[in-house]
Amino acid sequence: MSEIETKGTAFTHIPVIDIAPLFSDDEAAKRKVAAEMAEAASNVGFLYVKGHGIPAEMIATLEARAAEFFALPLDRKMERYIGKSRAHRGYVPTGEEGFYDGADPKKTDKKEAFDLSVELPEDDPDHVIGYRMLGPNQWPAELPQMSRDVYAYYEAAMALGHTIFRGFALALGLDENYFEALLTKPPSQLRLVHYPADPARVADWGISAHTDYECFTILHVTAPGLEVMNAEGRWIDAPPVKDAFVINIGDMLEALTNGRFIATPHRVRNVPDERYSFPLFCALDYDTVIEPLPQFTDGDARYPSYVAGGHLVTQTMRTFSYLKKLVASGALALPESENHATAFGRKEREPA
Ligand SMILES: O=C(O)CCC(=O)C(=O)O
Ligand SMILES: [Fe+2]
Repeated sequence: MSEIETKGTAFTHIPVIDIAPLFSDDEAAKRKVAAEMAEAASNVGFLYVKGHGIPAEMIATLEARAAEFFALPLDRKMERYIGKSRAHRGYVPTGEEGFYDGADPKKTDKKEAFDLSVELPEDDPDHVIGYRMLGPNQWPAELPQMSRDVYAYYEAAMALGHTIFRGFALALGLDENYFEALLTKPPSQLRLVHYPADPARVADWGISAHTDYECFTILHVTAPGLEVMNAEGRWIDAPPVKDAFVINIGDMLEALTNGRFIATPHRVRNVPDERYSFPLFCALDYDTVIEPLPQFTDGDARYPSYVAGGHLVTQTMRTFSYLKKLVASGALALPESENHATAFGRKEREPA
């Protein structure tokens, strides 16, 4: 998650956009929605989307499955500890993730999580060559309904992600299907996040200020607490809106658009009540080179180029203690990322 900067405009609210036309063949209606998305992505970096087609029951079931999992005793959850996975999947206990050493409970984000992504077998070639983030999930065997229902949500939300990618492509004046070729096996992660009740408010934050790494995030939250920074550096509330997802722009889309779309810093207040959130971080394929597209640079590319998957791994290695330990012990080298940019570059990358 990148350094905190203020960008965009001094917005005071986050727009709500009905994206139902994106599922239709009505080109004029699609372009109207895309124009609204462009304005929100450029000025706010956050929007709510309605008309997304994911049934409320599916979301209620997702919440129920997360609650069942987090209610397990800690030792059972730790059987699926993320540090046991070579694909960064599984249970993330409180204190595992952060920019600090985790020793000060006030500075430790008050959250636990369960991370999953596209289900791949052990012999998937990308897993075998060591692409962290691609591989099998670590589902708890004692909750078979969890893998079934949470993965059904993952697939539905990923399908929505394709539609939103189409909307953003139109919003940018690109071919509607521009991103499709870069979405064959993206390391897009779904997190089930649980902020336990903290009536004494021991922790300062649920999640401290950050931007998301990927193109955009599709987020469902169960309670207020999310705050979004505007260009004056003021924090604006982003409470749940009925039947809407929060969508926020991440670092990759900001870089690809040379800053036309903005990845807005956000954080979660430590609210005393229990809270759940479900971000799906929508990335592009692991080996995609992320760099400003020529049509947005005017000869002035303001972001360096990097490889999507390697960058995700590098950022993750800076924040997860199991990975920091592997790096410190010499068992894991800092990726596979930047120096492979040329080898894995996709077609649209201009030769140097
Ligand atoms: O819990 C929320 O509302 C937001 C979570 C978030 O920003 C994240 O996981 O990146
Ligand atoms: Fe976030």
